[in-house]
Amino acid sequence: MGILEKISEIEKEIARTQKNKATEYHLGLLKAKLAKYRSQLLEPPKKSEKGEGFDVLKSGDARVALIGFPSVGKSTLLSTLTATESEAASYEFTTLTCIPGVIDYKGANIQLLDLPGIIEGASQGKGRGRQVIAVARTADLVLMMLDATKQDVQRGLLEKELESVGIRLNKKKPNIYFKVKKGGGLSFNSTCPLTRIDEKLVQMILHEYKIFNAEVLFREDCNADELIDVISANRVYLPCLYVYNKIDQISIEEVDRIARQPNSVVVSCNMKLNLDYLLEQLWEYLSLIRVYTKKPGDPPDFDDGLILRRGVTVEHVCHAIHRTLAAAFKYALVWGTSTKYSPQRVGVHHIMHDEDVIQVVKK
Ligand SMILES: Nc1nc2c(ncn2[C@@H]2O[C@H](COP(=O)(O)OP(=O)(O)OP(=O)(O)O)[C@@H](O)[C@H]2O)c(=O)[nH]1
Ligand SMILES: [K+]
Ligand SMILES: [Mg+2]
Repeated sequence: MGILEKISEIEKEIARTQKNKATEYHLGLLKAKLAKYRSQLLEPPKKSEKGEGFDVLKSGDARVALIGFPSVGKSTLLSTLTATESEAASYEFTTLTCIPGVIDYKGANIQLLDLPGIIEGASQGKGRGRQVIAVARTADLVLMMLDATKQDVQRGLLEKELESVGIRLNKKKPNIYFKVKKGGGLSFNSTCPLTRIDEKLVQMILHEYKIFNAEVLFREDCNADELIDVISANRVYLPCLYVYNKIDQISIEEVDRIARQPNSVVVSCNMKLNLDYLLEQLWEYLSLIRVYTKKPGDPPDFDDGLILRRGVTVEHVCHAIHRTLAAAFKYALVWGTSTKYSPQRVGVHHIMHDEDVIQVVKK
């Protein structure tokens, strides 16, 4: 039996047991066992129970991971935005596994993952930190939940934990071409002036990695850290939205100040404040767009939009409609903000916008 099952057995037994003088010790013992198992769960994982409760299948149009200190309100948010109930309580580490829910927004299914709270040292295996971070790496967006009533040091600490395991938040992948070669030494070039690194430093960094033959081309003014990220190759670049919860507990001036910070949304899960705006921002940060199809002579099908990513072309849309459509494509008519005229005749490389309407004309 795994620890989680043992915990749930004990919880059930506690619920079954009548509370009176005669059962006092029995209940006390059960609670002590429960506490022991809970603390075991918070120890670094042994090989046998590595991902227990964390292997949740990816599903839907996008995946969002809820990362935050204990008791900031992650489970409350999941239970509020999705049909899934995740236990919320005033004590820390209420949530011990990964609990998936689905947000149904503008016809998209967004998978929201509730996770155990993480603390300083998580990346070194404190608590269930390592498993939590492993899940975060698989997400399309990190929702970093913070307690608006607490000092903002939490945010920096969490960022540091994620940074230390190669997760880069709200950063673009450095535009450096890098390729290890069999011979020929270092070929170093740049397409712009470099003010933060030079050939010598690049060479020293590469030697540190025992790389002596490589092609390096800087396409922007990057620094050493960014080069190291490129060499390491296991970095993930994720958008991050900072969600400050419990604004029902702070002054309006303070709410206003926090709301003006970049990449930040203020909410109260308990009072259901500003959750609509949070969903709007989720949509934005996930780069989701919705495109409607239209048949000749019919009105657009506004009930059943295609959920796609920003930057998709007409060709992508064709593939999303039917896998053979792109081959039969002659041209398309598009209505919406992506065109100058409505409708406009476009080719396969035309880039679609959110809420565009498209009619494909076949050969
Ligand atoms: N005042 C206030 N309290 C809230 C709000 N949202 C959640 N809480 C309370 O905060 C406490 C913790 O909530 P949880 O949802 O269990 O927090 P969590 O982040 O999932 O906690 P762990 O699973 O232990 O990491 C509960 O007592 C909630 O009722 C809010 O908007 N305002
Ligand atoms: K809690
Ligand atoms: Mg929780």
